[in-house]
Amino acid sequence: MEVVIVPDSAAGGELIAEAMAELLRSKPDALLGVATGSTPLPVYEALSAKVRASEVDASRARICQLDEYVSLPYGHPESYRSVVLREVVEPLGLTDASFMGPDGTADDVGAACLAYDRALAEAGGVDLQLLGIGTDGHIGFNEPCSSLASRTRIKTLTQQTRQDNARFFDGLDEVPHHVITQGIGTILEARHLVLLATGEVKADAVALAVEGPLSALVPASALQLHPHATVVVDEAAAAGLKLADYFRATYAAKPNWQGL
Ligand SMILES: N[C@@H]1[C@@H](O)[C@H](O)[C@@H](COP(=O)(O)O)O[C@@H]1O
Repeated sequence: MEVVIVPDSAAGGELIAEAMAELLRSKPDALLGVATGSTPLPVYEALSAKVRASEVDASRARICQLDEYVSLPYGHPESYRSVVLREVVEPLGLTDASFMGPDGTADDVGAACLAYDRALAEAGGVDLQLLGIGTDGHIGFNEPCSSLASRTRIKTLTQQTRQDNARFFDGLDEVPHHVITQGIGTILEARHLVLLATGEVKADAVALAVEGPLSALVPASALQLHPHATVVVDEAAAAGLKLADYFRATYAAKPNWQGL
């Protein structure tokens, strides 16, 4: 695992957007896995800016979703399908033909989960999966004690996650209890995992994920199992890292050709 400490969220966004652009330059139809929440927005803004400036051609990029609420009506503005279309797909100049996600409105949610896991594999697998981290250490919507081998499936949100996400809805009661999420085993199949965490509210979760034991109690610690995992944190989110100086020195000495 590589840990990169950046001054602020804009720098993190630029760094990851450039890694995505570099990937698209060598593989124009790369499958980019994207996350929702506030944290990744600087990544999407920086990548869209690169497309507008013709620094990268994203016209053949494919975008896939990490997770989804169950039971929100189709087209609900806070369904993750709507969020990803609004924040990623449209700003990149793509249409929903370039987009794939699980069906949170399906009558048979179990079948929708299996279908999405299969669709990801049939699409050739995710090339780069961007992740955020929940304050309880979740990735996607894999809440604490999710199996480290889990596949895409239905999960029940913790009260903490529902409270954290209530700001996107008209109050806590509106936040669904159930979600579909790529499993931890599914996420680990992506070729490159990039987790972005910013702000002091994420410092404890980041420290446990990066330096704590591998544990289902901290789902993000599963990144320790991945051969190419990059954790990008701002100074505030890095505050709990014992090895922060080592991470800084390592990144400062990194050859340019290596990329993220
Ligand atoms: N399912 C999403 C996660 O993928 C995201 O990482 C998390 C953190 O969101 P934020 O970046 O807004 O803190 O929120 C939700 O729970």
